[in-house]
This record gives sequence, structure tokens and C-alpha cells, in this order.
Amino acid sequence: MPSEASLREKLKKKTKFVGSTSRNSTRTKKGEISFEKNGVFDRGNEPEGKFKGMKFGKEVEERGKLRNLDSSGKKKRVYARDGRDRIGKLENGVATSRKNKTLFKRGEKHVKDDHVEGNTDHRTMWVRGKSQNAGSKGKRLTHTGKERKENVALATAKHKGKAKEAVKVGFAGADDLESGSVKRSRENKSELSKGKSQEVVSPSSFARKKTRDKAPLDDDARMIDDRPKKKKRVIKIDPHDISNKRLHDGIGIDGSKEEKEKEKEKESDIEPKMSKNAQFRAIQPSPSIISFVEKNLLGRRRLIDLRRAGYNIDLSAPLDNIPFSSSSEREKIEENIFRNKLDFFAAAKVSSSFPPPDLPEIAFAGRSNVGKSSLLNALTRQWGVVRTSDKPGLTQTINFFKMGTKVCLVDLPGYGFAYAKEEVKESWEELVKEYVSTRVGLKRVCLLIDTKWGMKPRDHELIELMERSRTKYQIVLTKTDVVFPIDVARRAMQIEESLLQNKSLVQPLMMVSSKSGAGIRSLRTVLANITRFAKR
Ligand SMILES: Nc1nc2c(ncn2[C@@H]2O[C@H](COP(=O)(O)OP(=O)(O)OP(=O)(O)O)[C@@H](O)[C@H]2O)c(=O)[nH]1
Ligand SMILES: [Mg+2]
Repeated sequence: MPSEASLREKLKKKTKFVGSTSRNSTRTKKGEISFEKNGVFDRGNEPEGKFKGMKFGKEVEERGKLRNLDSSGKKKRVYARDGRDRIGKLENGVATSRKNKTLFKRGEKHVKDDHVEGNTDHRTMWVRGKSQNAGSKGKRLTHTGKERKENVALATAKHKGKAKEAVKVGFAGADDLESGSVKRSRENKSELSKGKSQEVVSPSSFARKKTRDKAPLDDDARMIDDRPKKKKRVIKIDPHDISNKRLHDGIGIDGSKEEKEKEKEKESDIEPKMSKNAQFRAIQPSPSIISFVEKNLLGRRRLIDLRRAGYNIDLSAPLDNIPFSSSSEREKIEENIFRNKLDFFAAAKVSSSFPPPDLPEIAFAGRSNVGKSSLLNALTRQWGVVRTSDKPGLTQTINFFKMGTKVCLVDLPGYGFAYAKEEVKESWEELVKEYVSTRVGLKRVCLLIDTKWGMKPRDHELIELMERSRTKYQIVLTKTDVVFPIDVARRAMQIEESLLQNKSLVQPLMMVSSKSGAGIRSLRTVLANITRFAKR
């Protein structure tokens, strides 16, 4: 049997090896190593090679006992009690491994371990700790008497809700464990996860907890510090108390001045609330203006209504397409003058460049982009002769157009906002002012006002100038098609009322739309009368 002898020798060697490694392993694993039912290491994370030899030698015998006893819970407990003395002789690490064996038998988690230990103080404490009678049943096998007392105290403290007491006791116990039993510290760690009072067991976690608790305390303290400061800042003002503040302001206590001031405040509050727009809405147009607006289809209208009335809003439409006047005489005048071709013959940037005043002139003035050039085109229906643009400031010179042999139409540069340098715009204004105030042969200035925006300060400036120079001028509201008919009437009423005292103003106020053609016929009639009666 040489093979048997050699086998035994091999086994002995392995046993020796295992004996040493098992201790080391338990020490290093610190209770994390688990036993299987057959007592063999391990399902843990340790490499298998380390623990294979556990089946042999004395260790194997002991494991055999363990195995038998592990098969039932009761036996295990009996074995543990009996074996504790025996195992207790071993080093702490080994003893821990024994306990761990029982602990991890049914699971590897510490929480489970506590449950597996079953009727121990420990489990009762932490499992039932949330209920009642912590530590009243059973005895913890692995704990010393001192530890049991601590746990009981912890449980009692917890049960009674005395967290502070529990903290103190727990912390003391943790100190003991740190110095001695690794198992104890592990148990305490598991305890940490079960409640606030348990968290204090580990000194490090206790320190963390302490700092955590401190921070909010500090915040609270700061908040508490802040509150009174805020309160101090608050000045309680009684709105009905007129004793101090109002006396200091020099207002009598009787409240007479006070009431007056209140009334003034109310009035001043009301006035700004009445915006310009609201004031405009409050205007009541006269019936004559309203009828004129309706008759000429001024204001925003449906296309179908314009067509029914005989308007042709097609820009390329000839002059004839404008609705016929009921008066044959007026119709004749319109045709005779405005059927003539519109001829551009002069442009002037300075007054010295003005052409000689051979013909009576009708000028079109107004702010930039108000529609002066467009109106010239609409009156003659010769689109493109006068250049227009949606960009303010296109017309930068005084442009002279002959219309037949009887009248000259003058397109003036606009004033106000324009895409041009300030100096240039100022020169335009000066040129326009010079023209309207000094031009010989100027029979009428059509001052164009945008119906939507009304008159602006620059318009008033020019009016004042024409009033001073006694230049005849007539207001023409443009772009009436962009506002409601009632607003066209309101604007007309507003402007007429504002210029009632002006002597050089020629009535009536005209309203047109170069886009729809509304009011163009009426304006033609007015302008034709100028040329007819104009003295050369
Ligand atoms: N809806 C509408 N738009 C108009 C009317 N008249 C002119 N416009 C537009 O207004 C813009 C300015 O027109 P212009 O005739 O160039 O105005 P302007 O007063 O000559 O402008 P400046 O030469 O810069 O002073 C253009 O885009 C026109 O199409 C109108 O009656 N209705
Ligand atoms: Mg123009």
C-alpha cells in the first residue's frame, strides 16, 4: 500500500497547512467567512485553494461536529454554548469565526445574522427594539455580561425614547469593542443602520453625526440670530396715526390740508391713467365728418365693398376707374387736369436751385414716410413717375412735376425720423421751411398727416411757420385704409378742433388712401379748383 502511505503523508501536510491558513483567513476576514452545511469553507469570496484542506485532520473533526450541530438550530445553539468555552480559549479571531459560522449560516448579511441568532438579547433588542421589552427574553450567547447590560440599557433607553441616554451608552460600548471584540463592532455597525439612536455606536460615525447635527444647529442658531435683527428693522407704521409724521411734514392734525392733498393725488392719479389713446377714443366726431367718411369709403374696408362702390384697387388701373362723380362738371375738371401726363422737370437741394415760378404750385409736405410721393402717384394714376419707398427719407430733394400747362405739383422731402444723418435732415427741414415760407407761386401746401399717428411736434412747427408766412395749407389725412372708419373720423375731428384758430388753414380737412383710392376723387376736385382759379 505505498499509495495509501503517501496519501496519508500528503493529507498530514495539507492539514498542517490548513490549520495555519484557517486562522489567518479568519483573522483577515474578520468574521466574514462563512461555513457551508458540511462545514467546509467557503462560499465566500476567498479563493478556494486556501480552504480545501479543511476536511482533514483535527480541524476536520471539529468541523464534523459543527456540521452535525449546524443541521438544526437547537443543536447549534447548544453546541455554541458548550463550545464557547472551548472555542473561547482560541484567539478572538477564531472565536469570532465560530460565531460567524453560526451567524452566516443562513445568510451572509449582518442583518440576517441578527435574526439567525434568534432568541438572543441582540436580536430581541434590535428587532423588537422598535416594539417592546427589548432584552427581556433570552440571553445573548456571544456577549459578555457587560455588553448585555449595555444593550439592555440601549434598548430601554430607546424604548423610552431617551435618545441621549442611548447615545451615551452605545458610544461607551463602542469604545470597548474597538479595543477588544471585532464582532461587537460589527454588530454595532449593523445596529447603526437601524435607527437614529443606533447610529451613534461607531465613534467615527458618531463624529460625523455630531458634525451633521451641528450644522443645522448652527444654521438654526444663525436663523434665530437673524430673526430678531429682522424684527428690529421692521418699523411699525400705523396708517391712521397722524401724530408724528404729519406734524413733522407741516400738515395740520385737523386733516383739512391732508384731504386736499389726497384729492390732488387722486386727480394726478387719474390723469396719467387717461392715456392719449383713451383720450382719442373719447372723441365724438361730428355727423358731417362721419358722413364724409362713409360716403368716400374711408377707413379699413372689405375689398368687396370697395369693388361694389366702383373702386379699382389695382394699382395699374387707369384714372377712369375711379368712381364717377355725380357732378358732370367736377368730373370734367378732374379729367382735364389729372389726365395730363406728370412730368418731372426739376430737383432742388438748396433754394438757389429752385426753378422759376412759372406755374401755380401745389406742394405736398409732411413727415417722412407719410405718403407724399404715393399721393402724387394716386392723384395722377401714373405709377412710378414719383419714386416711393417704405424706408423713410427716400425723397431728399424738392422735386418739381409739371402736370399739363396749368399746374405744378411739388414733392417735398419729409421731416422727422428718416434714415439719414442729422445734419442732412436738418438741411432738408431748412429747405422745406424756406420753400413754404418764401416760394412765390405756391398756391397750396397739402400737409399730410398719418391718420394712425396724428400730428407730431414737427407738424406743428411747420404749421406755425406757414401761419407766420401766410401760406395757405390744407390738412390731408393719409393711409386711412389702415384704421377703422370711426378712427378716421376721430382723427379728423381732433385735428380740426386743434387748428380752429389757424387763419391760413383751408377747410375742409381731406382724407385719402393712396392704396384704395378712397378720397382721391374729392382731393382732385379741391386741387382742380385751385388751378382753375389760380392767377398766373
Ligand atoms: N396702406 C397704405 N400705405 C401707403 C399709403 N400711402 C403710402 N403708403 C406707403 O407708405 C410708404 C411711404 O410712402 P411714400 O410715398 O414713399 O412716403 P413719403 O412721404 O414720400 O416718404 P419720404 O419720401 O421718405 O418723405 C410706402 O411703402 C407706401 O406704399 C396709403 O394710403 N395706404
Ligand atoms: Mg417721398
